[in-house]
Amino acid sequence: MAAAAYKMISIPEAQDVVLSHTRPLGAVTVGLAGALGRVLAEEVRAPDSLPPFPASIKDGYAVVAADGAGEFPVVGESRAGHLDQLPVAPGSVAYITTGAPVPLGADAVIQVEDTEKLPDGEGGQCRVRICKAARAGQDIRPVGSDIMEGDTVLQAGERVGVAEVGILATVGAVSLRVHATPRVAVLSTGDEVVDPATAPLGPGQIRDANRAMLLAAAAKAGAEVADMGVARDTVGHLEGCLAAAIEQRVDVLITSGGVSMGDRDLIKPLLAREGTIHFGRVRMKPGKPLTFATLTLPQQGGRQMLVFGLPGNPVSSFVCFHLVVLPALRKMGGWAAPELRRVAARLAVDIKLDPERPEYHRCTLQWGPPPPGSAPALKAAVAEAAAAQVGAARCAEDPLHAPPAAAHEAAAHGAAADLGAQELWAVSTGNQISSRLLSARSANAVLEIPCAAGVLKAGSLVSALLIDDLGGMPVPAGGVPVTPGF
Ligand SMILES: Nc1nc2c(c(=O)[nH]1)N[C@H]1C(S)=C(S)[C@@H](COP(=O)(O)OP(=O)(O)OC[C@H]3O[C@@H](n4cnc5c(N)ncnc54)[C@H](O)[C@@H]3O)O[C@H]1N2
Ligand code: MOO
Repeated sequence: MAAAAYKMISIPEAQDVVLSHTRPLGAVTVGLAGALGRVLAEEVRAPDSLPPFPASIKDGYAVVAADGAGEFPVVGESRAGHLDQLPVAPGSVAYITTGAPVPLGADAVIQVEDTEKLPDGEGGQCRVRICKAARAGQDIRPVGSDIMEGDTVLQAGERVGVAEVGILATVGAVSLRVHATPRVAVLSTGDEVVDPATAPLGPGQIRDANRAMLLAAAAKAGAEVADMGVARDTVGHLEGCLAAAIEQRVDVLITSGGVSMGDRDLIKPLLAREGTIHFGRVRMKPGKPLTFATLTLPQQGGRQMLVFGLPGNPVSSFVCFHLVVLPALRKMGGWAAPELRRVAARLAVDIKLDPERPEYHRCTLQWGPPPPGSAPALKAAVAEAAAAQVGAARCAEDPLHAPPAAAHEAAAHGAAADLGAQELWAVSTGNQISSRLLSARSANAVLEIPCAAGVLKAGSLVSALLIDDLGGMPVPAGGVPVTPGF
């Protein structure tokens, strides 16, 4: 089929098609040190309770609550890691440290700050004054108060993060069943494409940006990666590269380049011969010629391999990877909800719309007051809105200090009405041409910009798909906590 003959589908359709052909991989066993980032294939239960014994919350004295305040002999001590056999009888106390088992007989702990050491009594007997009466159970963690024996502490399908590693260690789960990670091969194509180490460049040559970038993206997604090099624009060489990827038994092959309309764009015909192309054109900017195929491999027991033919323009490859390949890798790795996450953000500047394709505009999301370089009218609108909010808060606290009427008016109509003093702002990465990889630099999201004529104004609320975590976003000048009273 000629490339143009592929029906142009929407990006949500393309994502659905890909996920419908993607299956979670089977379970493998890993040790605790290999668990981070993996998805559990079985639930994890606690074999014992935490604390396993009634434990002290404070450094102080284990007491019998009914004894109340007074002077007492210190008959023993219980230190973390050492179980004292001595019971505490009424009329006596035991020294205790944080986390130590509360001795038999004691039913409360008095923190050391509420006691006073007394001179030793007869025979060198330690003595202490308990200055405050205790309530039974005071400053004691009962058995199982954090985790009860038999509790399910993690469910199948949960992703193991840093806290989960700690939880697994807590319950002694040192060997775990998790979903296997996908094996992903990356192949660049194009006679002009040369190794990044090439210098100086020969006539017509460009350095291969896509292979290193896509290997990094797949590795960041937790995949095991295989570098397949660069294929020349010949049917024979491309067939050889495809065969090599199959030989390596990868789950996914990602190619870049050679999917458009040129007479040397050979990827689509190759995939049509070797497997089934599910789509070959998507209504998106960038990434229109994005291609997805599945290959059924009788020589490998009939297993299926997914092939993503990404467009050669580096930004197109970058965007297509995140929108379509990443959710598939996540699903293979066991994610129950593999889609990119969406948040709402305000445009810091006007964005020109594309009348032919919806655009995935790269941006850096950042929280705070309007960022430097944002449209000047926005700053005024935000200041007005903030003044109105402060006024309204004062008014609620104290009706005598009503907000100025002007600020009320500004907040009641116009753009200022729904703006906060601090917002999640979408800062464009500049010229969005699909050859300019600098438009992906520091991008933590892509904005969903509708296909239409004209301009989307600064201050508009837009949806943004997260392609990176927000923990590394720029630190705003003048950003302060927004929790009242914090
Ligand atoms: N007649 C038409 N031409 C084009 C159309 C179209 O609809 N009709 N679509 C355009 C769009 S949109 C895109 S995107 C590109 C995609 O083309 P290909 O996937 O065939 O990619 P190439 O032609 O091989 O390369 C495009 C561009 O990217 C550079 N490139 C390729 N590989 C790499 C790499 N590994 N590292 C860095 N740069 C790479 C290559 O040199 C080209 O400049 O097609 C349009 N054409
Ligand atoms: O869709 Mo292409 O990816 O615009 O450059």
